[in-house]
This record gives sequence, C-alpha cells and structure tokens, in this order.
Amino acid sequence: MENIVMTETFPLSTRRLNKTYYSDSGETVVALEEINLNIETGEFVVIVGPSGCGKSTLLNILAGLEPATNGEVLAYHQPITQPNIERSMVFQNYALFPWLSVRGNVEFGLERRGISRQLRRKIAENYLNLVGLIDFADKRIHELSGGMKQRVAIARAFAVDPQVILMDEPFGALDALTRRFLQGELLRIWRTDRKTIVFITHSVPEAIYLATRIIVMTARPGRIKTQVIPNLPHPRETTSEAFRELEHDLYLALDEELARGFNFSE
Ligand SMILES: Nc1ncnc2c1ncn2[C@@H]1O[C@H](COP(=O)(O)OP(=O)(O)OP(=O)(O)O)[C@@H](O)[C@H]1O
Repeated sequence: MENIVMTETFPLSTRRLNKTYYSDSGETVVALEEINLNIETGEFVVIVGPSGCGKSTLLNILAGLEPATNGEVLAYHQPITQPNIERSMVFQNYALFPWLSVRGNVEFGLERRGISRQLRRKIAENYLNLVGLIDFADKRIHELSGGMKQRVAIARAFAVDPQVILMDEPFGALDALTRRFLQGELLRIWRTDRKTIVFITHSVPEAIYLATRIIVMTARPGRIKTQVIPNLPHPRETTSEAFRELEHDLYLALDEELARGFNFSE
C-alpha cells in the first residue's frame, strides 16, 4: 500500500525570513530576522511589538509589496512575489479611491475579478449592509467620517472574497469609541466569513479583544519573541480577570523589549 503523506497548506507561511534595508548613505538596517510563521485558515493573528520592530515590513512582505532579503515567503506553498487579489490590504489611512463613490470603492476589486455588473452590485450591497453603510452607497469618500471610511475599506477588503486580509493598524487613526465599535464590527464579519486575518496594532487590549493568536515581536531587529493563544471565548469581556492577566503579561513582555530597544550600549 502506498504511503500517503499529508502536507498541510497554509494561506501564509515564512521560513527564516530576513529583511535588511540598505540606505543610500550606506547605513544597514536589519528590520526582520529569522521569522518562521505558519498561519492557518481562519486564524485571526494579531502582531504587536515596539515601534520600528518591523511589523509593517512583515505585513508588506506578506502582501507581496516588498521582497524579503532572505528566506521563503509562501501563500499555499507558492512563493509570494507580488501583490495579489487573494491578499487584501487595509491601511490606517484608508487608501480609498476618492474619485469613486462608496459603492464604487467596494465594487472595484470585484470588477478586477471579472464579476458581472449585476453581481458586483449585489455583493457590494451585502458588504455595505454588513458595515452599516448601505444608505451611504452613493456618497463620495470625502463626505464620510474617518470611521465610515474605514468601514468602506473593510467592506472593500472582504467583498473580493480574498484568502487573506492584511490589516496595518486599521483603527489607529480613530477615536476610542469608534475604534471599539469597529473592533466589534470586524469580529462579527470575521465570524461570518471566517477569513484569515493578520492584523497589526499598538494596542494590547485591542490585540486581546480580537486575536485567536497574538504574536509579540522583539525590538529591532524584529524577531518573534513569543506567541499567545488567548483562551477566552468571543466576545471577550475586557474587565474579566483572565483578560486583565493576559494584558499584564503582554505589557511585561513589551516593556522588556522597549527597555532593550532603548539600551543603546547593547
Ligand atoms: N524603505 C526603508 N528603508 C530603510 N529603512 C526602512 C524602510 N522601511 C522601514 N525601514 C526601517 O525598518 C525598521 C522597521 O520599520 P517598520 O515600519 O516595519 O516598523 P513598525 O514596527 O511597523 O513601526 P511602527 O510601529 O512605528 O509603525 C525601522 O527601523 C524603519 O526605520
């Protein structure tokens, strides 16, 4: 009888990923070192780490927006060499198309997928409903608040039905109330669609509130310091003892890295 070897396929994985920047002035910045990651389908992975530790660099490499210096970066075993519609990005500054309506923004990627006009409209309306913006479908982007713009960006990212959604501090520019509201919205949509999400934040409570796995990075050069799987059911009660304990542990880990980052004698 033949031996059947099952190899797991991950929507995203990296092997010994390193990234070094060489500036024009001859300075070398090692941004990422030995990043080994396997991200499974349906995970909500949140990355936290000190400023400048390489979080955005890692996300950009996973998106195919910039190359790794060494190592492998794979999507379902295939090397990631350029951006792909299967990996939607959501940025802090929304990055919407100002010349298109709200609906036009959400439909944009669907057109690239070759979906008919009628179906595009239906899909866009479904996601605009999900983010509570159906009544704003024909508005222009400049007519929206920051929170509404980010809801359009979320609808646009989910609507194309990508394999993965990469989010770089998507709620970083929003006020605390809007941020809290959108965290809940995002969780609700993620639970419905079960997309694989990789999400960067500076906020420890946000990480605990959202993640199925939290990756803590070291100060530069960014390595994976530790990974935590919050054993708390959604929706997470931010005032619960378990939440507070995890928050405390994560702050300790991050404080250690902040102190290391500021120790220039190292
Ligand atoms: N294009 C570039 N050229 C040279 N150095 C760069 C470039 N992009 C990033 N870096 C450096 O690489 C390191 C990692 O940057 P990155 O933006 O990925 O960090 P980050 O963790 O996302 O930071 P923050 O939390 O402050 O947004 C930083 O030291 C940064 O200065």
